[in-house]
Amino acid sequence: MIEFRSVRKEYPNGTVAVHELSLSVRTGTITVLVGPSGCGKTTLMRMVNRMIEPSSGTVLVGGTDVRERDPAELRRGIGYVIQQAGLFPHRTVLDNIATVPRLNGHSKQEVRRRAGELLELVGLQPELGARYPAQLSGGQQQRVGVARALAADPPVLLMDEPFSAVDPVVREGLQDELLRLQAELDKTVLFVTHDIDEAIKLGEKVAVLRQGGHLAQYAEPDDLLAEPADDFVTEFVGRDRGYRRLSFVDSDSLQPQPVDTVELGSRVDRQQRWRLALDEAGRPRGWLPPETDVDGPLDEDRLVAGGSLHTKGSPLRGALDAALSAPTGLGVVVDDDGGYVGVVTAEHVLGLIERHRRPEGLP
Ligand SMILES: Nc1ncnc2c1ncn2[C@@H]1O[C@H](COP(=O)(O)OP(=O)(O)OP(=O)(O)O)[C@@H](O)[C@H]1O
Repeated sequence: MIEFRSVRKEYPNGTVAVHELSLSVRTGTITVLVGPSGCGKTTLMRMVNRMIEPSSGTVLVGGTDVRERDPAELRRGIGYVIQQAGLFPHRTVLDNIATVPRLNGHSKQEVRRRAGELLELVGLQPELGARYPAQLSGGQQQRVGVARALAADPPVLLMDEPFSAVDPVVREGLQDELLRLQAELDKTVLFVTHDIDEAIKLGEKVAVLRQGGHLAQYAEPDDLLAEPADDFVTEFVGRDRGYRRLSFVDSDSLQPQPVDTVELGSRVDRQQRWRLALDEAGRPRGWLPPETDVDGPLDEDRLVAGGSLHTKGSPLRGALDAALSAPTGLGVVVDDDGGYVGVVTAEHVLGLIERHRRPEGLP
């Protein structure tokens, strides 16, 4: 869908921002360009919608050389989201979203209806449509930026550090939202970030660039962590890459074991072992320590907070974390509705990891 063929960009002052780079981005996937500041990510991205022209080489979108396309017409098929959302400050949220469809000649009524749908799609309440950008939080503004880029339903979306101006918690929410949207919309997304964790979370493929616009590695996130191509990539992906790789190992073979449970609100006797307390819906609420005297029905004050919960079937990293963070060393596994399934030990999880890691033929 997007292809860079031997693309090079040298600015008039002699800076080589992109050095003879070839890369193809698969249709319907999120591809991330990641690298340190100044390595040419933005330059590369802007060549797709002709905001920057290459010094040599070719950029193709949908099989056509972008130089053969009229820039304005080309950009109508390419949504563009930037840091700080870049919204028009004197237009309401709805009018911001409606800008491109209006330019494309749709009726005012139709465009407003569509803008309302898009607000909902990006997780914003309809009331926010009447506000001005300054009356929204940073995260809400970013969502509006995404809605605006999606308004003309472009097959391609360029996102240049769209989430870097918001705090880490909001940022994670926006990333999850993008993944959810992408599962629904199947756009071809080219996403720029300098944050390797963001790249690994979002990208089906990740292109690591280094200074001078060189492509250091282009791989799926799991491969990037498992086999960094050189010292630069190793350094860039960071020290705990082995641990982070667990995000890609599924936990289907994990076999949770039963543990003693007690129900909140019920009468419990004194015992010498830890028990897991569940609410009436069967969801874990914490651990009841050994030798606890409970007078009357069991309430939450008696419990020690549990560790993180591992949802059955999600990556093994969560199972290990659940075991390591639990006061009992037993990681609690829940189903999709949060209901208790069983417990796992770190040892059990590590055993599975070991099996996954070991190359064929080794004892
Ligand atoms: N208009 C310009 N004229 C001259 N040099 C430029 C111009 N735009 C960018 N550069 C230089 O080109 C190189 C690549 O810049 P670019 O913005 O593409 O990098 P980046 O990886 O997106 O960086 P950042 O993460 O800091 O945004 C940098 O050295 C930058 O200073």
